[in-house]
Amino acid sequence: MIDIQNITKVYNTKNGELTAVDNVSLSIKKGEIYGIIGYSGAGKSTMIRLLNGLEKPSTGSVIVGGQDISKASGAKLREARQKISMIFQHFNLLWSRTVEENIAFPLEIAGVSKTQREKRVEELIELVGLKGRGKAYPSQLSGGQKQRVGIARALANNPEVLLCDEATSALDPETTDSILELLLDINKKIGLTIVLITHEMHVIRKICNRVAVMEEGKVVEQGDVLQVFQNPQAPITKNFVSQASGETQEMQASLEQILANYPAGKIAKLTFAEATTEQPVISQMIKQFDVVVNIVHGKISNTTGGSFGTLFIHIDGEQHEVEKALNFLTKQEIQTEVIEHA
Ligand SMILES: Nc1ncnc2c1ncn2[C@@H]1O[C@H](COP(=O)(O)OP(=O)(O)OP(=O)(O)O)[C@@H](O)[C@H]1O
Repeated sequence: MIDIQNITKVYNTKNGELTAVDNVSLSIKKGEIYGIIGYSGAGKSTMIRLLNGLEKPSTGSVIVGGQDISKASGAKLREARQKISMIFQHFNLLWSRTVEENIAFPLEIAGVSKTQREKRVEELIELVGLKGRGKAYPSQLSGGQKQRVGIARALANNPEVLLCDEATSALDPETTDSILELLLDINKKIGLTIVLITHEMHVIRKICNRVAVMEEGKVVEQGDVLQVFQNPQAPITKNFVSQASGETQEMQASLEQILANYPAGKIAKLTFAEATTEQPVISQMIKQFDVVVNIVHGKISNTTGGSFGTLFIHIDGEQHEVEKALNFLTKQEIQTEVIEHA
């Protein structure tokens, strides 16, 4: 559906040239939810502007539904951009128009008749769960409801691709989840391709099928979300994954406590794939090897591609027994990483 081939975007600034996007290639399939994650300044917004044709790449091409957006201009660009729609962090609604009138706006521009518009607006209000709120003004809506209007408006002209620019960053965690569920639901119902940019790994875990991690304009890692969560490679991806698993603060406290109580042994991080989360591997390990095990922190997380578990354990015993025990885990297809020697 979307083919990004070797795009680079260089801006001329007063301090010289700045490469915002650096030789990025991505292929996004029809009907998938693709996430691009990175910290501030990584180049995500530039990527999204390149995708909707608002910016031209310095080199490379952006092909959406067979049309090269990066080379098109005038009527051809307008035609190509009709396939693409967008939602924003701050919703960008028209404050003097009601919910219905906001949603009808792109239909008016496209010259759709009044009767057709009314019918379509009603369908969209139903789809995004805003029944009964059609006559309200944006100022009378909650943040989540405003984003629902944004989504309905974005879908009015039946786009093939929806770009989401930090669409949940202004929302509280519960509302974020309800908007993500709505996007997932729409993706399933109408097979819409969704590309989202975010700085929150939670958003990626909840709804994306695949993810690209950006740092300093480059894609440093990409792949299936489950695979990236289970086995992150780049240091920045490891940071994002541990944030999303809530490891950092909760775990540090338990870790310090264990280290104070048991000054010997090792702390290991175990990552279980879906198939192994239900097997009693830890009790098997304790039975087979002369080791003592304490659970430090554990969690099972779900992604659209399946679930995985992470477990931090403190393991103590004779060095060769500990090594044999950790080897045993590896043989059960559990990724085992010693993170701290007590
Ligand atoms: N129009 C522009 N002119 C000059 N430099 C720009 C322009 N747009 C972006 N940049 C620079 O390109 C780099 C990437 O910015 P970009 O906004 O794409 O990152 P981002 O990951 O979206 O970050 P944020 O979430 O803070 O917007 C930054 O160093 C930024 O200052």
